[in-house]
Amino acid sequence: MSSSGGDRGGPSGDGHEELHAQPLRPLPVRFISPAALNLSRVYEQNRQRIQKKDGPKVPDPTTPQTKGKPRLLLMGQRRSGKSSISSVVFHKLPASETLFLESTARIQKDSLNSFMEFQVWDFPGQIDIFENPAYSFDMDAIFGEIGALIWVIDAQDDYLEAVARLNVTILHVQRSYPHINIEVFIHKVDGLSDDYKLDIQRDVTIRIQDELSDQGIENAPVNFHLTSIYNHSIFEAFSKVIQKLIPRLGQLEAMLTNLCRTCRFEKAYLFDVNTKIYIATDSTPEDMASYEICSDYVDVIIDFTEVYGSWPRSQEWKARLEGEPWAQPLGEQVGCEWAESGVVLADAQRPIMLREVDKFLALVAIMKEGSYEKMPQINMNVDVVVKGLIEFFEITKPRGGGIAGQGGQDGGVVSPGVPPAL
Ligand SMILES: Nc1nc2c(ncn2[C@@H]2O[C@H](COP(=O)(O)OP(=O)(O)OP(=O)(O)O)[C@@H](O)[C@H]2O)c(=O)[nH]1
Repeated sequence: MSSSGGDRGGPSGDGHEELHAQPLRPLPVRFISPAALNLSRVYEQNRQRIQKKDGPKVPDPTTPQTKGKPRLLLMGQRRSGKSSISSVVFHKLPASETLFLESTARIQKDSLNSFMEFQVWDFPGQIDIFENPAYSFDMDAIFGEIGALIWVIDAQDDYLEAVARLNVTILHVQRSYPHINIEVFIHKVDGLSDDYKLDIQRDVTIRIQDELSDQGIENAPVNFHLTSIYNHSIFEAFSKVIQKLIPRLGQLEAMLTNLCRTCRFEKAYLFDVNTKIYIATDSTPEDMASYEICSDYVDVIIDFTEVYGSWPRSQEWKARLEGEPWAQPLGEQVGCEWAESGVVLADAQRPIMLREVDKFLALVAIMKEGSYEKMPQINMNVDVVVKGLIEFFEITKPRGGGIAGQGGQDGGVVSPGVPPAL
């Protein structure tokens, strides 16, 4: 959809008056939609507020020094499962094949080009960067970029040493880089009873918090996740980690919550299709079963697309689809020209809807029973939200480098002016 430059209803009338008072000049005018203007202003205010509160340590995400690639560091003891996690989540390696992975000898750096660019660094378990004098590491090069440190603890092994090393690491990181989120993956919990898992989590949490308060550190950003590569928990945990790197996540969530309300969806997720990480969901309580269904569905669609290719159709085939009995142009037969898919779950009678947002993102929602009859309205609402999402990422795209994700707007009202270029 293209926008017309004449519709310029800015938030105040000032712009209009000035514009009319000026003699006409043949300057090139770049149309910025009111929503885009608003978002840029909100983003700038927010950035200034954070900077005032936290002082110079908070980097301006639009300046080139962050290079637009937040970094996730995977650290932990040898054989705790770091390379397996990275291979399963980011390279689609089947979990059972991680048995054959060799021990990592040097830092593995992976650059991932997804809805936002980020890097994953896999540290060899045998190297302790804080305690091993044989190696000298440039700490700024490792921890300088905003991101998350993921510490992997093998829950099936004796974890006391791992917790001790984690404590040393947190103390170092907290002193020099207090904004880095520390995410503790209590890993390999497959095969452990629910009670035992929670016992381990409680024990690890207490050991870390005690040590931190002994050292006078309160409210450190340390979070705990129970994970395994043999189920969806590792994707769920990574989703939470990545979501913290999206500064205006609340706006995305608001869009999805509005969509669920207007379309009576049970749950909606915005998925990164390559990794099956969800980068936002609506505000209803977490539901692992819904996430699993939607994530499996994304898998099916991706596999299907990989086997059968995507949209270009031959003229002949197109003519057949547009002929009798439908007798309608293809564009009018489908809700979205890029990609869409729907399925009804036979047991629960709940349709699932998938709509491509761009080549990285897909909107997946679980609808309520009977929603299938209201598909035209649902499609319209989904269209609006998809355009809003595209606009969100368009506006928040790093300018000259920086972390994407600033901006935001209400899910219901989205201004036009976003070319569906993706
Ligand atoms: N049961 C179970 N085993 C796992 C899980 N994740 C990884 N493993 C196994 O743990 C072993 C070690 O995994 P790696 O990924 O090589 O461990 P690492 O931390 O990268 O080890 P280093 O490279 O030596 O630092 C492999 O045999 C994996 O199959 C899990 O979630 N559950």
